[in-house]
Amino acid sequence: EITDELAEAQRFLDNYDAAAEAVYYKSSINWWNYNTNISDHNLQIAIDYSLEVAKFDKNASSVASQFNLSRYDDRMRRQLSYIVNLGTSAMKDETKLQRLAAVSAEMESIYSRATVRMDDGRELALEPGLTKLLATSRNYDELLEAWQKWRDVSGREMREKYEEFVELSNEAIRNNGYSDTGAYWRSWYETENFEQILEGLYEDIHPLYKELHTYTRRKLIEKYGEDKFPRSRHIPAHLLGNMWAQSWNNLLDFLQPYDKESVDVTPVMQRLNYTAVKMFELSDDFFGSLGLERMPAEFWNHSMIVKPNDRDVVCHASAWDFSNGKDFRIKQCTEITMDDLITVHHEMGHIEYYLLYKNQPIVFRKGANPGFHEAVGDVISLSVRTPKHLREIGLLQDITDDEESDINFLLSIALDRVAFIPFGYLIDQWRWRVFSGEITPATYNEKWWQLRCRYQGISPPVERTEEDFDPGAKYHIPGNTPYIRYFVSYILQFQLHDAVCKAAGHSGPLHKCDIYRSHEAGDLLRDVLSLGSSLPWPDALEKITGQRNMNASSMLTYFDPLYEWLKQENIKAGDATGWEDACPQNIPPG
Ligand SMILES: O=C(CCC(O)(O)[C@H](Cc1ccccc1)NC(=O)c1ccccc1)N[C@@H](Cc1ccccc1)C(=O)O
Ligand SMILES: [Zn+2]
Repeated sequence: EITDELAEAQRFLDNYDAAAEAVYYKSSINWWNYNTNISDHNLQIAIDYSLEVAKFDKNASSVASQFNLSRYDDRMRRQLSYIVNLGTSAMKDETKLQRLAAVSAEMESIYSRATVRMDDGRELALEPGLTKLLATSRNYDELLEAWQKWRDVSGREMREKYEEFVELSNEAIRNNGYSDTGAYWRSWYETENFEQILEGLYEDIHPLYKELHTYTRRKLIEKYGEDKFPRSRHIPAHLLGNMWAQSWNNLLDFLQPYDKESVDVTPVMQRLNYTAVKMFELSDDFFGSLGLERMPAEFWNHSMIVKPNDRDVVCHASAWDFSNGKDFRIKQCTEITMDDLITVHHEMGHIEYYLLYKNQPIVFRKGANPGFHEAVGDVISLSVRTPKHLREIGLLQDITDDEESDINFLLSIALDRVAFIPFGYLIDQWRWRVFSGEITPATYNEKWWQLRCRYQGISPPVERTEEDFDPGAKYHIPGNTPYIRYFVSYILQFQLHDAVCKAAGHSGPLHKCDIYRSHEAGDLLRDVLSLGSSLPWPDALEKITGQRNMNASSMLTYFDPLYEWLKQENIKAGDATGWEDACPQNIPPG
């Protein structure tokens, strides 16, 4: 009797996989067409079909929930429980489900199509115009104009839609028994005291971040003048080389302490007439050198790797799995910069993960946890960015191997990996509290800046009010993409880097490791990434690193020489670290 039921459950799962592949293939094609050609026509097709997907999910969920899970092995139980768990497809009212999809798409469209008209007449989109301006301008007022106008044309335009979105998302999710959308998102980590663990990791990195913040603030004061900086010792948010101050590596030209060849190879890439295809081929070659999967023909034929000039597209980069085990694509408005070379590796890491778990049952074709998916490409770029590797691929000439070059290099990595930590932490602190109702629309912006001032030590360069909706100026809010995954990834990637470097037989400081051409490293990655989400993530992490929990020690060891150097520099300059929790009351004169 049990064997019959087991056989019946297995038949259900096999049929489910075949049917789901077809439904999800069609759905992803629809959304791909909309993202690569934003039009009402493409939107309507995608939204209409999303109702079919919800029906399919609901039906599968009700059938799957009839099996008595206690009788099956872990793998079957896990597969069935994923099918039962619906997400927003659980929305009972079809009109509301349609509205949820529409309001999400409308916010993403506002963000993706927004352009800023500068006082001098330039009309700039976020990519490439405003991104390049924030990265390269050293003019306080020009930076402020771009920073403020971007928020006017993006976040400000979508505030009401976001309020409606929160209500609809919570209504749908509550049908699965979750208290709110944030609780559902956190459930993916299957970790009891998840929020406490995250707070602990943030505390572990905070001392290092404070030293980097102090050093950077001092250099910025030298450049822009003391009078531009608030007495609360925050850094004005528009001066960090990035629209959201989430990574500061575009300041390397004047933050780099020792006069050596810069590891920001953007100028060299441009001088060598690099193309987007060349950047993707570099990354594909690196994965191949590890014995991992090369990109299939469909990838090269169907990806969109440069911004088209004849239609509106969602430029924010993403990697797509069309659920048929063959079609995988990247959509990226690639510019010839080092920032984008890093993003290419990040996106290719997603595709590599897709390729490695493509034969898993469809519900297991996910990261061990969402942070794993974000970490794969970044682990590779930790090797690619070493001076040793950059010279090997012809992007760096004469590297000297000495203490000063080490500090220059570690600073370049810290400016996006360490600077990012408080940003990666605070986005979902805000969003979880919005979903739970603790933060109401009346205080959306005030609470946002409280978190930005407290955790990042940055402050708004101009007055902010509740007319503004600054969270909406960052893709992942209108794009409804969870963000704690990047914080988790930034901790995990150093644990993974540590493990693959050991497998590659690396000896010496971790920051000098380049796993290029190591099949041992590749085999370790293949063994674990091909599991997808079929095992709980501590099992996956243990297979690679021997540890079952996230910890910051690999990251702190990696940056230790820089931490000591920054502390000395800040003491020598007599510069106290830290800033006031609260945002400055008075904004310095612009
Ligand atoms: O957003 C991204 C890269 C885009 C992505 O690859 O993470 C993309 C975001 C996305 C877009 C649309 C729908 C859902 C998510 N994620 C993926 O393409 C993806 C996500 C999960 C599994 C497989 C692919 N990076 C973050 C953080 C970051 C990471 C690494 C370097 C710099 C910055 C950011 O830019 O703030
Ligand atoms: Zn990603």
